[in-house]
Amino acid sequence: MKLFGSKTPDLSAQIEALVTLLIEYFVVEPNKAQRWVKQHGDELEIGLPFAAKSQIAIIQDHLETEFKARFGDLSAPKVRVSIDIPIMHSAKTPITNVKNIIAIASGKGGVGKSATAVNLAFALQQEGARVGILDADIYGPSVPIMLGTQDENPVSADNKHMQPIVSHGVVSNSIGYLVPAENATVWRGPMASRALGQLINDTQWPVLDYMLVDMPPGTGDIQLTMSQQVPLTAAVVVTTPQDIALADATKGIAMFEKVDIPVLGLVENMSYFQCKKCGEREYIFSVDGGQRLADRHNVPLLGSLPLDIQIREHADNGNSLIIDQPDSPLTEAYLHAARTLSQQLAFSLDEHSEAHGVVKGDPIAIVTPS
Ligand SMILES: Nc1ncnc2c1ncn2[C@@H]1O[C@H](COP(=O)(O)OP(=O)(O)OP(=O)(O)O)[C@@H](O)[C@H]1O
Repeated sequence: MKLFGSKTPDLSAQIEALVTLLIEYFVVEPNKAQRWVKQHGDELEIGLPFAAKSQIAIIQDHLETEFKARFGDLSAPKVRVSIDIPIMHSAKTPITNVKNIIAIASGKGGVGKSATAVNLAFALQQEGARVGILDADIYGPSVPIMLGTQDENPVSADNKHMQPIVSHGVVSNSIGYLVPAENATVWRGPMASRALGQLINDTQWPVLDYMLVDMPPGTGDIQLTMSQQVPLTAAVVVTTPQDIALADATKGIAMFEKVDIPVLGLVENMSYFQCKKCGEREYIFSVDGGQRLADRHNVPLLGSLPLDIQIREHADNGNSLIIDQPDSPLTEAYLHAARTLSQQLAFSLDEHSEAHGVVKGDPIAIVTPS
């Protein structure tokens, strides 16, 4: 095929040129980039396999400029960039309608795992993904409070299945919607496990690109069983930067490795406190601990979030920081972490070879309770 010097450009040459630009821009394997480009009439559509809505204009602009500069005589085609998230490989049978299931875990309690899960869910949604949250923290469910939905109960149209609770377009289910908090805290392992099974399988999940699973903190038997019970695609470990938390995060990484679940990376929470008056950053829990741990385990640091009263207030009051303050630097930090996480999933795993049949349609749209 002739790429340069053609007066009448053919579409396959344009596709090849476009794939070259994508490989360079995203530093991605050629066979992946090739899959992103599809032809629609005389238009080319790039379906990005990760959530990055805020970057579409920048990507489109870059591609057009580079295309003209490098392949000018191919006359740039009309290119449309959209988000098209595929189902990535997982060892277990996926949940109906849920393309990718990502555990948000921590070795240690209280590092901000749930707040991170909820904010990442909204950030992924703002970046163009359809997102759900499964609260697997059966003994201490905090997702309903953080979503401001603690007084809601899932309805059932057929007395068998639950419809998840919807909050600003993010769906969730949690034991916190079903039983009073004090009841679940005394459950033994098998009962907690059964409750988790019901939340996973008896919920009519709509079509979701990502389900984030707020895992119970720790790395004991219960956490190990639960990480095997949910058909996880991958995991993200949340840590704070001090040594004691890093040691537990290491155990978290080891737990997922033991059950063959790929760890996409780390999120460092409470990285620093920034003085509102002078702007100086104080590294209360030590500096760069997350980065050092990430380097040691050869996984990326997906994001760093400051210790900030707004994060605490929004989480505790059940307001989404991401929706409330779309232009704040805190929101940008979560959006950045969400894009990196999503990209890491798309780049580090292969697409599911038997994905056919996972997405059955949107039951929420079909089943309306009377
Ligand atoms: N970056 C942050 N800045 C300020 N407060 C935060 C931050 N992250 C989390 N918090 C607050 O810290 C408290 C604990 O957070 P969270 O419940 O998310 O932790 P967790 O790791 O999920 O806890 P658990 O181990 O109990 O499940 C909450 O009040 C939350 O609002």
